[in-house]
Amino acid sequence: MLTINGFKKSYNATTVLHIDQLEIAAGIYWVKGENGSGKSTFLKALAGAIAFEGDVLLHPQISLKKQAVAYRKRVNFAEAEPIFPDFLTGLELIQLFSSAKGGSKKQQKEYIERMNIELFVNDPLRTYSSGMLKKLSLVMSFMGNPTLILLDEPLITLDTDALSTLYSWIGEINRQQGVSFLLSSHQTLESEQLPVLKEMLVEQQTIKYA
Ligand SMILES: Nc1ncnc2c1ncn2[C@@H]1O[C@H](COP(=O)(O)OP(=O)(O)OP(=O)(O)O)[C@@H](O)[C@H]1O
Repeated sequence: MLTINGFKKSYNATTVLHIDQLEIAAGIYWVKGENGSGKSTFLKALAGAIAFEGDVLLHPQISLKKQAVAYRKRVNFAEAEPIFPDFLTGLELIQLFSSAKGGSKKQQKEYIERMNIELFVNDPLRTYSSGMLKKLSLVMSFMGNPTLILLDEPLITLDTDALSTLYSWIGEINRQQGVSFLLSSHQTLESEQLPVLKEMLVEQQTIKYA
């Protein structure tokens, strides 16, 4: 599903991650690692949100560097602690993302209802709690027709109902549409709810299969 070639990410001349070559087959992956090991850096780089050396290819041949728009249309990302313009409403932001990702009004409505955010989706983001922002960013990360969804710490601040909704979304679109996931989490991911969960470990400035 993804090929990583000659990947290197440094901050101020300090290398945080170095991956010569890595093939990631389609599936659902739990990206583990200690605080500061580089999980967010890895997900942000794969999302095309930060610069890095090397390239990433989404199969069959979509290069993050050379076909950035096509790549980003197929790779969705929800940050650990999203920061959005606080004067927009949740719905305005969902519509913006959905249109960039090629989503439909029907899809927006379905995800808004299932995550149970109708009550506040028309309010400005400055009034949102961290859990409300998390729900909104998760809804946005499912918009369009992605091949891969990157979720950085998706479980933090979610209430029990939202957690169970998120697990069913991941299972459903993986089974029905073959969408892959890379999930970073310090909390235990429920492997009964995600039966095909595989593990990757970020340590010593690189990534390996656990
Ligand atoms: N913008 C930045 N500028 C400088 N250093 C950074 C920056 N972002 C991250 N780092 C450094 O890169 C390393 C990896 O950080 P990263 O946030 O990717 O770790 P993480 O595994 O996601 O950590 P956590 O589990 O605590 O969220 C850390 O040493 C961090 O200090």
